[in-house]
Amino acid sequence: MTAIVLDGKATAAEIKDELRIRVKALAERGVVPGLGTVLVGADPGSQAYVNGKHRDCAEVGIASLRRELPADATQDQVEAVVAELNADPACHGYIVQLPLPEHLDTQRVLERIDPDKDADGLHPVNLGRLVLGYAGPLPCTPRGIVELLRRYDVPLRGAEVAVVGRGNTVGRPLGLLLTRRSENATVTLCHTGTLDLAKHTRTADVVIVAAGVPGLLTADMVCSDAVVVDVGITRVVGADGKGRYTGDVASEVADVARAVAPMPGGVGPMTRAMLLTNVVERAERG
Ligand SMILES: Nc1nc(=O)c2c([nH]1)NC[C@@H]1CN(c3ccc(C(=O)N[C@@H](CCC(=O)O)C(=O)O)cc3)C=[N+]21
Repeated sequence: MTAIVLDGKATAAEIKDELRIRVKALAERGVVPGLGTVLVGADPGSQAYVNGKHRDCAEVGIASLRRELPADATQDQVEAVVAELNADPACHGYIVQLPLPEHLDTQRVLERIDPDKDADGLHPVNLGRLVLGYAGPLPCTPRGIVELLRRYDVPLRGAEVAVVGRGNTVGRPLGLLLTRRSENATVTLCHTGTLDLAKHTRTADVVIVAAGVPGLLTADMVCSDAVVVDVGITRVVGADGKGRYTGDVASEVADVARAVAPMPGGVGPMTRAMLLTNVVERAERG
């Protein structure tokens, strides 16, 4: 492995140090930022993510508002919790942990979140603001990726960026973020229907893979000065029968590329740091 590691864990720790100072300044004005989480059901993965978010909050001095509902909660019950958090002045932002159980209408729940309390930055109003270039909370994973590249001085201005994946949480909003005038990258948005994926990734200065296909990006698909960001998380069962998470980037890519943001330890911690950032920014606006 010869590639430089874009260390998301260390960078997120740096961002949390900066946030701690901003939270202290808010406290002097009598403001304690509050992050809410809504968890429906007891999926162990979702529970672990939500626990992680509350741990992050505690580290930075953000208050946690935790709402948990049983797996068989009705649409009305979930929407009532959303209405409660919308009305609670102690809650500056919150997320509804996804996926929701099958019987619930996810879109209806998410559309009921107050867009100004949308810590995920994924409400239709906020995705619309992103399209139009208006201010608003930014989606955490795309923002975390741009922030990681910025802090490692990876040039984006005029650079060719291949984004692989067009999902609503990563690929599509990431394309919008990178093509803002402030970033000014040239983006090719590839996906599972792209006929010759390697043609696009091989000529890119930066390759960001968020397709959810383990090992999709192989060493022959990148050039030697490429910066590669792995955003995939797929649960796989290993030969030992144990479950683990794997990314979209094959490990040999690190022998070819100039730099790699690995999974784990890359984008995941940055996503969490951006969630905290969205909440602190909202609290600072008052
Ligand atoms: N409303 C909503 N918002 C989300 O942001 C959201 C969601 N629902 N549902 C699930 C996905 C997944 N997600 C992750 C965030 C951080 C790591 C992360 O920090 N991962 C560590 C590894 C952690 C470990 O190994 O346990 C890493 O990559 O280094 C992973 C996954 C947020 N999600």
